[in-house]
Amino acid sequence: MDNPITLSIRDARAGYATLDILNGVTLDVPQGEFVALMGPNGAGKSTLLKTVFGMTTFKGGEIKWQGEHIERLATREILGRGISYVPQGRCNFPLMTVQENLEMAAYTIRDGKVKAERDYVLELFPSLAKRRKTLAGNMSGGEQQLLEVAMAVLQRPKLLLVDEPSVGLSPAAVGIVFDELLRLRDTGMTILLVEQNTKKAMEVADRAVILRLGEVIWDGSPAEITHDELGELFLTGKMRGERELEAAHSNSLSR
Ligand SMILES: Nc1ncnc2c1ncn2[C@@H]1O[C@H](COP(=O)(O)OP(=O)(O)OP(=O)(O)O)[C@@H](O)[C@H]1O
Repeated sequence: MDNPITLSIRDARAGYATLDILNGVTLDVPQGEFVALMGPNGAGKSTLLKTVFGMTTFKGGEIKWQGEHIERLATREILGRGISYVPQGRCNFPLMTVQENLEMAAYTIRDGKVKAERDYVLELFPSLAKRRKTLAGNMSGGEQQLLEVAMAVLQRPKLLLVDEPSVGLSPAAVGIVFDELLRLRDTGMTILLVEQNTKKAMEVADRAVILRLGEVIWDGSPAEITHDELGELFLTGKMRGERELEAAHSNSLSR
């Protein structure tokens, strides 16, 4: 049986103050699915993650999480319902150790449980446990990215929003970070990932969703689309066959 829909976005419109970026996004995400959001620069991918996490100006439509409307909730309330977010770019405390960073990430958790939750995450990420006393800023980009994922996972989310984890990482580090994301998916976590590294995203994701100009223009299994077709879709918003049909149609009209 298919997994139930856990995140349901209907005709979502959102942006920044008076600026409209999402122009009616509709997307259903079943529980436990690993979805890669892709598309050209400025398509609104990061804005979609931020909108789910309550960080943009919501302008219309609806977002339901486990059946409950969350589109007008504050970020801390969304976090409290089991959604966690790893922003794009470095977002740790570079002059603090790995374990101190994890304790900072536990700021919403009551004092008595901070150490237990920190240790739970260190157990989940043994490579970080080995470096628990290292200053975050002294670690490699890949290790820092893993730390940032771990900081979000400390909230024990059911849905993890991850924005461009591969930026600036070596291919080997990208592989490690994505393996960890797959491992989290295998524990039942739902993952919504924004990724420019389309090759890698297509390798790991269960489903690819392509955004362009604030709208979903393609939604399907990565196996249904080649890398070349994906690039064309990014640029033109249309699949090769559709463009050829359109060209044939306009040629026949001009004859
Ligand atoms: N805080 C903000 N205030 C105003 N405009 C913003 C803000 N953040 C993003 N934008 C604008 O929103 C549009 C969409 O940006 P977004 O980051 O969602 O795109 P993206 O698809 O993730 O692109 P990229 O792959 O380049 O990160 C861009 O035109 C961007 O300049």
